[in-house]
Amino acid sequence: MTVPTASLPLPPGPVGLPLVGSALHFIGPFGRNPHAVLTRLAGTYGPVMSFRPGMAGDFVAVVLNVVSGILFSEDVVGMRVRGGLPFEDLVAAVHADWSRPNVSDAFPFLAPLDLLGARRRVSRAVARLYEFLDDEFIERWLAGGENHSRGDLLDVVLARHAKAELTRSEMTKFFTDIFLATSNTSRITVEWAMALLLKHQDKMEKVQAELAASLGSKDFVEERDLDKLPYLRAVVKETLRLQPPAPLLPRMVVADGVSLGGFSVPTGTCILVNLWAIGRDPAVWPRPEEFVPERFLGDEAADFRGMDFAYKPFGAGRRMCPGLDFATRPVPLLLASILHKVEWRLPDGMAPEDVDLTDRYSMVLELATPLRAVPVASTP
Ligand code: HEM
Repeated sequence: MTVPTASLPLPPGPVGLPLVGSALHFIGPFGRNPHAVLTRLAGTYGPVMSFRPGMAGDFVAVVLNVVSGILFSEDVVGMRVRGGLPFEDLVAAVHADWSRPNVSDAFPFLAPLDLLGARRRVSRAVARLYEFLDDEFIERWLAGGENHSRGDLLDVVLARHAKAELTRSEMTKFFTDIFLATSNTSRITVEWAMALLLKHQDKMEKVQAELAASLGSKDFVEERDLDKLPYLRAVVKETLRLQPPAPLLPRMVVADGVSLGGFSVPTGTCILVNLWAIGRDPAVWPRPEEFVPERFLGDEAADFRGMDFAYKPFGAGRRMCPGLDFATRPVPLLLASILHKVEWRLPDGMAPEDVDLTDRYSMVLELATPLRAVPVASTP
């Protein structure tokens, strides 16, 4: 909203110290969970608050194959990039370097110096990924001169290239972005869903009963089966409410005269929208801390699309996740595939209540304790 803001106060917030600003709130045990620190501070300062950061403003492989199946109708896992590294290790290396804490997180003015070399390492790894996709898929199909028609995304992109609507470099960048944006978000959503289901065995039984009733003796789940699995899709939605992979959405204020909740927000401010807190707001969600997929059943239930601002795990507005349609198919498909005809047990001696649902802020919101579960083929 743009209105005259000269008379409005700035939002309240914790007092910032010179140089470090409010960074002290984000170090120590809370530093690993900025979404939770922000939620706690909002309890003191209200829903619109300010703080000064420093001086300036083993599902991965499956996910990668599901994605490469949609993109290229081929599996990428096990393929080697230049230098002999397996493809999946290269993607993991990019994510690991990206999410490693960096001194410039607390002191952004040091970012251009790249003191820990993280930016250089990430750039090199992304360049290798780009090179691999270009050689392995784009070059192969362009040089082969064959007609690629397998009903995948590569078909669509090559057709647009043939009409000079996309350059070769744009095609490769597009596929590089998709691998980087998909692998972690989709993988962690499935991991959280499994952790929540293993902790809430009654919900696990409901999902498996739905799979058995809808798919019967069919061995593999297909995308078209998803329409018959409303409870499973509700499990994914409830998982994204409780544990949105990207819990904090940044927005820069680039014009004067912006106000929010009755406070003036100066140009240059970075606004963080806390999706994690919104998804657990007791004013909107009954029993907000509980895992209740049933709340997403029925016509009136919240959805990713539309104007329901209480439920936005894919963000909103112009910067909203462009992969929404892409993500909302593979994630339930992957979850259904690992649950159908497979019974999952906790390791020996572990009870459902022992499943640790503590989260840890990284590039995506990770489980603080990695999930361990044992698959057992269920008896027909
Ligand atoms: C469960 C899966 C996913 C979730 C929860 C998710 C969530 C998000 C969120 C919250 C944002 C920031 C939106 C905003 O600032 O308003 C985002 C951005 C983005 N997502 Fe996703 N995403 C998922 C999967 C994907 C997939 C599969 C793709 C690609 C096919 C993708 C591509 C992107 C891209 C390119 C951006 C940056 C958009 C921009 O900055 O303009 N995402 N995603």
